[in-house]
Amino acid sequence: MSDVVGEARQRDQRERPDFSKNANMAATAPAFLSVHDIHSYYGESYIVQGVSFNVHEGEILALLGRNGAGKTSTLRTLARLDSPSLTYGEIWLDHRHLHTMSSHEAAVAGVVLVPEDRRIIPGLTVEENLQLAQIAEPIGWSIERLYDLFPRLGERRVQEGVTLSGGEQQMLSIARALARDIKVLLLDEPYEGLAPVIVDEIEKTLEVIKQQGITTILVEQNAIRALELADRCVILDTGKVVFDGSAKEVLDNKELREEYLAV
Ligand SMILES: Nc1ncnc2c1ncn2[C@@H]1O[C@H](COP(=O)(O)OP(=O)(O)OP(=O)(O)O)[C@@H](O)[C@H]1O
Repeated sequence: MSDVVGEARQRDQRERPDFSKNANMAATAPAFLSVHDIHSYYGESYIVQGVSFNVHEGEILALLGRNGAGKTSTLRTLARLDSPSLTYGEIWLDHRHLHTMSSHEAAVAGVVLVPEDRRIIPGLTVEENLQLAQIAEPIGWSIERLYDLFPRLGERRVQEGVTLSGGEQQMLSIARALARDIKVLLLDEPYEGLAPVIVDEIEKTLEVIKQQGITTILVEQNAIRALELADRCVILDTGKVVFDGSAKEVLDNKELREEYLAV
């Protein structure tokens, strides 16, 4: 396996595009979440091939790239899910080794993934979904505070979670994550299939979450909306970082956007 990693790293050095030069600088800066040279694979294929970036406390990082660039795989690696397997590299969360943790330990340490399919639990009301999330300690926001953040959920507290609209289910998924004491929120395509007005509401809540010092890594196909919200942006291409810099820089760089984001 180490030969495969070695070859992947050599390829990395040969093929790394110019836009990635900022990534090397970022890797040495002190940060809250520090991802260094991670390699993860499914079966025989390395999908995440030497990804490094840093995120600071309370920052919103847009993790962007074309279809199949490795965004979801990177989020899953950060959440310490078994698949893809992390074989090389380090992930530090506030001076702790995240790369040696299980997904359960990572969640207890405060790194929680809200997956694209939202995973609302059938047969449970909105409130029961939130109560269930609070069984897993350490407990985060109170349920009343979550209803303040998402008034639509408060109005539907006795409704079965799976009967909510797509946007409301997305809000419930985010609320469930906050019901735990989280430090890093990993969001996989939260705007998928939602009306712009609902995306507006979710963005407002992400601003409130940011003000509480929670770090968000946002994977999103709607690159422009993600960039308008984010402080910083990392762009992946074939499992490698090709840009690491400010979100504004990407909004201002049409050539970069067209090449790697097709917008
Ligand atoms: N469970 C799996 N087994 C094997 N290959 C996988 C698995 N999941 C993803 N892949 C492959 O890994 C590559 C990266 O997938 P990933 O979902 O991380 O990309 P992405 O950037 O999130 O793409 P998208 O924007 O389309 O969701 C793709 O080529 C995909 O086919």
